[in-house]
Amino acid sequence: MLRFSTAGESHGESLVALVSGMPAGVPVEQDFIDRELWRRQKGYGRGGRMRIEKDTAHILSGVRHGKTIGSPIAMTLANNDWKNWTEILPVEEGDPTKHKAVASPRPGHADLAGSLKYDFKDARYVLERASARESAARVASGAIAKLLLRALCVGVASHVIRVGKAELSRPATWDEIVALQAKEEVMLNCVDADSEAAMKAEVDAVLRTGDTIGGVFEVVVHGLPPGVGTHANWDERMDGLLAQAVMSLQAVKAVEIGRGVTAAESLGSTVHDAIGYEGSDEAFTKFSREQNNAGGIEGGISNGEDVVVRGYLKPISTLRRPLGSVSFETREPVKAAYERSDVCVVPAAGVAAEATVALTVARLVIEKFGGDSLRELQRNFNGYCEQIRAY
Ligand SMILES: Cc1cc2nc3c(=O)[nH]c(=O)nc-3n(C[C@H](O)[C@H](O)[C@H](O)COP(=O)(O)O)c2cc1C
Ligand SMILES: C=C(O[C@@H]1CC(C(=O)O)=C[C@@H](OP(=O)(O)O)[C@H]1O)C(=O)O
Repeated sequence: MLRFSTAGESHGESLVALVSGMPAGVPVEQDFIDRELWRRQKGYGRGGRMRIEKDTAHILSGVRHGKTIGSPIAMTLANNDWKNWTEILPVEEGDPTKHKAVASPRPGHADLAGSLKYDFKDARYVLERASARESAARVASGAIAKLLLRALCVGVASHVIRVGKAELSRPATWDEIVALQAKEEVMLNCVDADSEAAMKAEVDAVLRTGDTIGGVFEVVVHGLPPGVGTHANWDERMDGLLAQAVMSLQAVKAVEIGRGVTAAESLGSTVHDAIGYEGSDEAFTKFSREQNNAGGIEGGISNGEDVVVRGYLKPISTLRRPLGSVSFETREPVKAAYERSDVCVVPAAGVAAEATVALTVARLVIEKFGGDSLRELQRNFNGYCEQIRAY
């Protein structure tokens, strides 16, 4: 089974990523992993920390001569900011006068719930691990999953569809989404110049007032044949697994598959995707759909259309003009803690969600098609594609 886990604190020495269950023979490109990491650092509205970090994955195991060898892949990602925190977060017992306590919990962050749970008298060690710094390790892991999927001609990409009140224009086709991602400018997840301007205006407005905003990103998986995932058991359904993969990202508070949200208020005759038999020669089967409101999944099983998953982000909880809170020490009312913060992270969250979606889809692909090497997996995958074409 493909599994991944991460370790590391936001201002600790390094993040760690561990990916196991990856077949041997998958080409691993350092440049590709690092470009994914770079994409996650971008997007209008990020704070000062992103000017300190320049993420790169240091591969320690599981890859030789540019290919996976079937053993667990371990990677580290250094935190450049670590050196600035050695007195505040000492490795050994440090000078308590230099430890900067997070003395009043931030509403919306993990500070209060985590401090109560772990019996800390300040929130420093809670935020260290709750921080979305962790998502960099997911992106490094997800890059390897993307490389496996790429070898099967399955692509994963994202774009931003809402920032605050600004609804952004969306690319209509897979090729347009890919073209958007290839752009190397700062706002690499937005659609066109108009959308970029609308998004920046939203971010600038909250920057001025010391507030923050959330938004919605959409992840699309292209080229997945029908039949991945299953209705047979609740915990093997692709929609359920994708929901967890996206919801587990920091600040994501709702997940939608296809037109899931508006479907609830619509008629069945307008929601369900009528079936035809006019598929092109390049399609997996001749069965075709006029629309894709299901977001590529029916009964927990991929149906051959693009898989479309949206993540809804709440606004960032650290506010330059903080909300009311309570001092851990005195229990008196005070303002919530503020050091520095992002104000909008929707593009970055989209990139992180691409990674967790890629890991989920790669896991289900490996489960369905099996194989200890990429060659074996590709043979099984191609054999199945021939089978459903001849169905
Ligand atoms: C890429 C990214 C960057 C984030 N940056 C910040 C930040 O600078 N400040 C902040 O308060 N929260 C930030 N968050 C959100 C917090 O990590 C998150 O709200 C917190 O861990 C509590 O978890 P929850 O919102 O999922 O309940 C960020 C989230 C993401 C995805
Ligand atoms: C470090 C990253 O995001 C961080 C996520 C985060 C949080 O509370 O989630 C808080 C901020 O960190 P700091 O307190 O050091 O400014 C963000 O910069 C990153 O995305 O790599």
